[in-house]
Amino acid sequence: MALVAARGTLLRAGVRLGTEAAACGRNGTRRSASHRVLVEPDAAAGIATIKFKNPPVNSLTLEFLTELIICLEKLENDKTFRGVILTSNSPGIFSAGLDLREMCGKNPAHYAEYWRAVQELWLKLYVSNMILVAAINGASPAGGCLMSLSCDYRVLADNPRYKVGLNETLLGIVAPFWFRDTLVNTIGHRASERALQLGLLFPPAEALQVGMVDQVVPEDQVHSTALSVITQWLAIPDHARQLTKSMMRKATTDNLIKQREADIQNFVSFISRDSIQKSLQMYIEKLKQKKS
Ligand SMILES: CC/C=C\C/C=C\C/C=C\C=C\CC(=O)SCCNC(=O)CCNC(=O)[C@H](O)C(C)(C)COP(=O)(O)OP(=O)(O)OC[C@H]1O[C@@H](n2cnc3c(N)ncnc32)[C@H](O)[C@@H]1OP(=O)(O)O
Repeated sequence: MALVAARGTLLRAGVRLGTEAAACGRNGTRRSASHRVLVEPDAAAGIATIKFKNPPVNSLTLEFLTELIICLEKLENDKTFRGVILTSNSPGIFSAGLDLREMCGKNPAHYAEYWRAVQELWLKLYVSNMILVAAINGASPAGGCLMSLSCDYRVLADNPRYKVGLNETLLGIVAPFWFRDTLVNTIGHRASERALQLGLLFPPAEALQVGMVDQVVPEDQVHSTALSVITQWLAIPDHARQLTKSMMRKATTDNLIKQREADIQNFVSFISRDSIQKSLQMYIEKLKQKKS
């Protein structure tokens, strides 16, 4: 059902599925038919590396989200792959989070379609049967941070510019309950309360201290560390690990699933408010001015 909806979006976006689907092939060679999601499969190891390639900042546009969802679904259904590393093809930026332009100046139907895709990506990541490790090789605010929080393990490159956190309040918006739940499940209630209200973006040492990431390593060791973590996790029998993961996380995803339509309606009415649109426009303007 979700895959069908995602494919509908891709087709509307003019993407040819025949070639896109090949992006998640099993061969040891790199396949990159997808525009925005590169997949480097290592079938012998049972691991695939997904690299985000949506310049300039890997923001989660509807097309990028859709390609990621389809890619994850294909890997999930291919029993060759038991582990996935998520990383950026452009070191310096892991992901700038939700694409601000998808949430600005569009119509309610667009906002609803967009939010459904955001929900879908989170659901795919959070209760994936695969072992997911985020190799965070760049800045990762808001939705970018949510993607890494949805993995099983996070390795962050030791660079003071690579901040991670849910900074929604700084944009005048509110992280939805399932962003909050994902954070609370990772760093606990009190730390989340402070981080969410203040929209904190943590540099590596602080991110490690508060538990937003599991390891901070030199930049050139992020991928190799992620690989060695995934290798350790692969030693655990899949069925036991998967059931345990489900036991820990399913209540959180069920909570969204049972109120998914209401959550979409909340988002659409919240984001359509004039005051919120103004805040987002001002934030986009501030990003532009930062450059000049
Ligand atoms: C009651 C509640 C009910 C329901 C819930 C309601 C609402 C919840 C709604 C939404 C939740 C949203 C979560 C999000 O993810 S919001 C997005 C937050 N993201 C950010 O704040 C990141 C902003 N970007 C940056 O901080 C920086 O760009 C950077 C650190 C990622 C990279 O810095 P650089 O200096 O390398 O690059 P820039 O020059 O700043 O940017 C280049 C280029 O990219 C544009 N851009 C940056 N971020 C975004 C983005 N997120 N979306 C779209 N575009 C982005 C930036 O404007 C520049 O564009 P131009 O070249 O000027 O055109």
